[in-house]
Order: sequence, then structure tokens, then C-alpha cells
Amino acid sequence: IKAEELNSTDAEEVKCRGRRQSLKCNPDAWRKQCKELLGLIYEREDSEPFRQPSDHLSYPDNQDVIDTPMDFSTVKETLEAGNYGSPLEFYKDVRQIFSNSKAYTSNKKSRIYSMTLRLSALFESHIKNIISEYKSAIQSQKRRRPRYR
Ligand SMILES: COCCNC(=O)N1CCN(C(=O)c2ccc(Cl)o2)CC1
Repeated sequence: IKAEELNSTDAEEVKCRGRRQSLKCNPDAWRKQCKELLGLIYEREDSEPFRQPSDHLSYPDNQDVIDTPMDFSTVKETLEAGNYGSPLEFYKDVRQIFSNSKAYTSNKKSRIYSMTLRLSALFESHIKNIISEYKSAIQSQKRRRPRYR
């Protein structure tokens, strides 16, 4: 069979199988990428208040009870234990950290809250590519399922 006779999905698959597992085709590449992203976050002083679980109760202006506490050490442990099934689950937990801080503070100018704004800008700029590469790696692994009427 000639390469041009393959349809796009098969061609993708052949491309992925043939080549050593490059980032594009490797559905597990996201774990390492998320670890590196966490490293970037830990380098930022802005992450300091979020590296450990916070005792929310001791903060006077706690508007809402935080029903899902989250912090970066918990995210790090979950990732290193292999307990995230996809970068989307990682994304969900990290976003929880930022939304807790927002729910937490009464004034949007609070110092701690402004730290999460800078952190989430950094996070969002990196996580986008990790998730889209993951989705395309999954696509190229998928066999075309025959459609049964
Ligand atoms: C040194 O770190 C100890 C653990 N962290 C911690 O206690 N906190 C971080 C989470 N947090 C807030 O996001 C927040 C928003 C507005 C106000 Cl105020 O606080 C409350 C305080």
C-alpha cells in the first residue's frame, strides 16, 4: 500500500507508530509537562501561600466556606503518585486553588488574591498547549471505530 493511499487517521497512526514516541504522539508526555509547569509555579514567590493547605478558618474575610480545599503540594503529590488520569484532571485541581482564593477574599485587591491572578496567567499560558497536545495524541492513537447501523 502506498502512503498516499492511507486515509488521514491511518496516516497519523502510521506516523506515530513509526517515529519514536515524540511529544506529539505520546499520550503520556503530559505528565512530565505538568511536572515542569508545577516547577515553574514553585519558582514564583507568588505561589508561597498556596504551597501548603491553608487554614482557611483563621482568615477573617472568609466570605464562603471553602468546600474543596486545594493547594500545590496536594496537586504535586497526586501527579507524582500517578493519580491524575489526564491533564484535564490536573487542570481542574489547579483551578480550584485559584477559585478558592477568589471565593475567599472580600476585596479583589487583596494581596494574596492578586498573587493568584499572576499565577493563573502563567498557568493558563502553559496548560493550553499541554492539553491540546494531549488531545491530538489521543486522536492519533484512536482506531477508527467501524460504525454499526
Ligand atoms: C503561608 O501559607 C500558609 C497557607 N496558606 C494560607 O493560609 N492562605 C492561602 C490561601 N488563602 C487565600 O487565598 C486568601 C485570599 C484572601 C485572603 Cl485574606 O486569603 C488564605 C491564606
